[in-house]
Amino acid sequence: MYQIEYDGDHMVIRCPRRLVGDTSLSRFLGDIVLQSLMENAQSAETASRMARQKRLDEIPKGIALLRNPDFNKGTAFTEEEKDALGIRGLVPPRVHTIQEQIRRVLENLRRKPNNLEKYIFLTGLQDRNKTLFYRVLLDNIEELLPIVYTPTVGQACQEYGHIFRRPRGIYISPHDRGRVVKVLRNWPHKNVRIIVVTDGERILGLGDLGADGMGIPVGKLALYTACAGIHHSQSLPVALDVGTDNEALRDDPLYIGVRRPRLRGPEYDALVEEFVMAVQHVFPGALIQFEDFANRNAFRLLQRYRNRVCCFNDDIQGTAAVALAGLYGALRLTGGRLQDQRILFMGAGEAGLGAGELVVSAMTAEGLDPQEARSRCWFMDSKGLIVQARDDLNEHKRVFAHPHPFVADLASAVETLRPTALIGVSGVAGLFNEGVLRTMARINDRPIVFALSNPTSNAECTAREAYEATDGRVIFASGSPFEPFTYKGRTVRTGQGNNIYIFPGVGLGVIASGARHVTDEMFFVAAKSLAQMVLPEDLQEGMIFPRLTRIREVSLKIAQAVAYVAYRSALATVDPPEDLEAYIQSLAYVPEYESYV
Ligand SMILES: O=C([O-])CC(=O)C(=O)O
Ligand SMILES: [Mg+2]
Repeated sequence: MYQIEYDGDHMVIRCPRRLVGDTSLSRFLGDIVLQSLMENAQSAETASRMARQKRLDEIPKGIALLRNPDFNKGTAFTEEEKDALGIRGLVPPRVHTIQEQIRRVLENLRRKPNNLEKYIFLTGLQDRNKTLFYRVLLDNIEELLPIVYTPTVGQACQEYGHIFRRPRGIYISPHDRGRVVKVLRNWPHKNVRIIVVTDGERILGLGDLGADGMGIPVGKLALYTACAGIHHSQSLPVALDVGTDNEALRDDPLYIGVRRPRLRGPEYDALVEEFVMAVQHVFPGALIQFEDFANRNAFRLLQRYRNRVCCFNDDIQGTAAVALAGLYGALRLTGGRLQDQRILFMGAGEAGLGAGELVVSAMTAEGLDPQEARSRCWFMDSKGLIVQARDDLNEHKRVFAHPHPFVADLASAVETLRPTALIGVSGVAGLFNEGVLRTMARINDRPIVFALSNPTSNAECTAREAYEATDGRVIFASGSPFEPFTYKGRTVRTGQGNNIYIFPGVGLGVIASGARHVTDEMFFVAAKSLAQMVLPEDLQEGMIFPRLTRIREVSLKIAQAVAYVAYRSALATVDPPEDLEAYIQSLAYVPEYESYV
């Protein structure tokens, strides 16, 4: 229909007379011209000028610009921009730098009386000006992570309907059966590369929060952008609202979800299937991160989809990688070998069993026989020690059932098994009581104790409790952060063993390589990379994870390792770049204002 001739100076477009002046085709034509220029232009400069012009054409003008959080700069528009974009007079005369704006944000934020108010304030900022939101988050990650993420995000989910302002992400409910593709197409951004989806049944350790669980995908994706530089337009939070069995929530007049008991069985599976397939259709190849599903669905869905589409389960695989990295970090302190550890997991759900499997792979990679490796990992669930004699075990637990007399309580289990590491993934606060911790300290020079359950209110013990009961000899990490505290006259900071260290980098590596699937090996290399990044001076202080201020560096390193696995395993769909590190670095979005003129 079109003919394009280009001699390096002039371009001639030939098209049928009837199309001349057809404005609906102008954008399409613009793309063709641009592509043709890219292909033919001796002058790459012309092409880049046109690409930029095209981008500038997309910027809304006037008041619409100020109301669009993707483009808004608040008080930071330059004089030139004010004229060019029709906003002169609509913003105050003074032009602020982003640094000055950050100062205003922090001043406001720190005035808020509690963390939930801070969360609401930051959400408002995200609704107004994304560049500023991500800049503030990235530059103040240690201060702000506990607000946008665990523990405050947990409280925000518990009160989601009550603090609701603007909708975010996509909600899919049973009413949408048969039209999920259509629903996904309503999303304004077309280049989605990462989707975090929850059905809200196990939000952190807080249980069934139904559609109010949306806060989790929203929070995780904010971290993808802050911590790995994945552009916010490439991410999509999804809540599969299949109802809730939380009656109090259903009765809450401000609840935002469908007021019905949870969909189960084949109908539930069919909705998930339709969603997963719709993603392949609307956002082909996008990575799906399953988040905070209950055990009964988490393992099944992972099994069903892991070899069919590009997906992973963060609670099974992400948390596993961070637990393994924590063990490697601890062993850098004690000098021991992984294969010589005896690990007792308190809790046999997604996080525990996922970590157990990954630890077994890691021990096997060190040369141990898989059966031997399994025998080093012990599990307790709410009924007691997982042993062969029990007849109430599912297949995931059964592989860790060892021939041993049954033990009902944790204190006796620690006494009998004499673990070198105790890992809390139970979701139950206080299980690591003083007696348990003292026993760990009696049988180990440097007991390894991880209280990984989230949020803070669900942690198996606090950092201070772990230090006090072990004469400060413990190597400790927790899923949610603890404030630094003073112990025997020195300030103690402890590490946060949270999948925040893992999923952003894994996601970036998968996107960079265009990996078709996400493999366990990717989590294994992620764990190893993470552990290697802990600085000796941090280790000496007892911090077995890198400082969060280095999270971008950490995520890029993990992304590189993950992409490398994708290339080596023939899973990549993007041509291998000459310099993988530089290529991945070049993908990372940096929250800075772009000039609009
Ligand atoms: O969100 C977090 O802090 C870690 C996590 O995945 C969970 O606890 O479910
Ligand atoms: Mg989770």
